[in-house]
Amino acid sequence: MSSLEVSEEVRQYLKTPTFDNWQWEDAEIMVLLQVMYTDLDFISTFNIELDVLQQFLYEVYRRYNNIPFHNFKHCFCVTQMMYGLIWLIDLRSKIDSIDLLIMLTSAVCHDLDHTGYNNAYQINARTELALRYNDISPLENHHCAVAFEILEKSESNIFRNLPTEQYKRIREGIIKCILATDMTRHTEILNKFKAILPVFDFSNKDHRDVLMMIMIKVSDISNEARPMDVAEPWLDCLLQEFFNQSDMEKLEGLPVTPFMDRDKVTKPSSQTGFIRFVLFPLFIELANLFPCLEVRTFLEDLTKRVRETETHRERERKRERV
Ligand SMILES: Nc1nc2c(ncn2[C@@H]2O[C@@H]3COP(=O)(O)O[C@H]3[C@H]2O)c(=O)[nH]1
Ligand SMILES: [Zn+2]
Repeated sequence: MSSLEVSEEVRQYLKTPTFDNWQWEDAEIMVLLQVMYTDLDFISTFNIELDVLQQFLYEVYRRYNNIPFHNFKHCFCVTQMMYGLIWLIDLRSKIDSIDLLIMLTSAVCHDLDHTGYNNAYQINARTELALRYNDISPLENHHCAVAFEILEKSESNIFRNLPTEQYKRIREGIIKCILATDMTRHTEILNKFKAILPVFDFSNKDHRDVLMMIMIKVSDISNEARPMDVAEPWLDCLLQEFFNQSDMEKLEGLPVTPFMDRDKVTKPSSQTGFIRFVLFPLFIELANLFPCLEVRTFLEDLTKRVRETETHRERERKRERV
């Protein structure tokens, strides 16, 4: 399939947050990513050659690992949610294309070469990454460095036709966005966003920077905001990766991360707190800036999802008591 063969119907569907990733092979996903760059007019605006974009996407594909959750399909889902949100909130009318290019490319690159073991593991196990980055967001620093390794090669550098000043701005933006996906910075970033919300100004760079960080964070953890049949398999993938890590931690005598422990975690217990206290508050604040998110499915569906998981959790508790 080439991007020219993607029908108008699929192009429109790709712009919606209900898109089902499970229906597409990796080769097709690469084409869909290409469609996103085309339909946001990046190809013409930034003079990106098609073969360079294809090479870039292929290098990205190669550098995602075959692991249960943080794989190429996750990269696609995060990018597709970012793309869907951009259309839903009509961000094209509010900020420059260069910021949109930063946001989409950050999403594409945000988990490059993820090993399936989180920062806590990296630090406790004193891995090469923890040593290299002095325990400071080892994974996110690595994802970002791999992204710029790919962009260093002229044949996969989608920014190669841009003036140095623009390249610098894009590099600064991508680094900010990818480093913002470290969940240990969640409260810091959310509080920053809450503080500027009452006076939010799209022409203020600092404000836009925080918005871009919030958008990549929302996209990164948005599986549960998708239709149930899309979200469910993702939870299985996530728990599989979590359990692999906690098994390894037990084997190596390292501290076991409680929310990853197969002896302690169940699907409902894992989701209730996460949706209510992490995902929902993030969406609420974004909807404060873009009220269309409230009426358009997201918050309603999420509220339903919280209730469902809490009912499951309650049943589980009752069973535990008897
Ligand atoms: N419990 C739970 N955690 C999630 C879900 N989606 C994302 N996360 C967590 O949010 C984190 C975001 O950053 P990471 O990719 O490091 O790891 C991710 C998971 O730990 C989800 O649906 N449920
Ligand atoms: Zn991610």
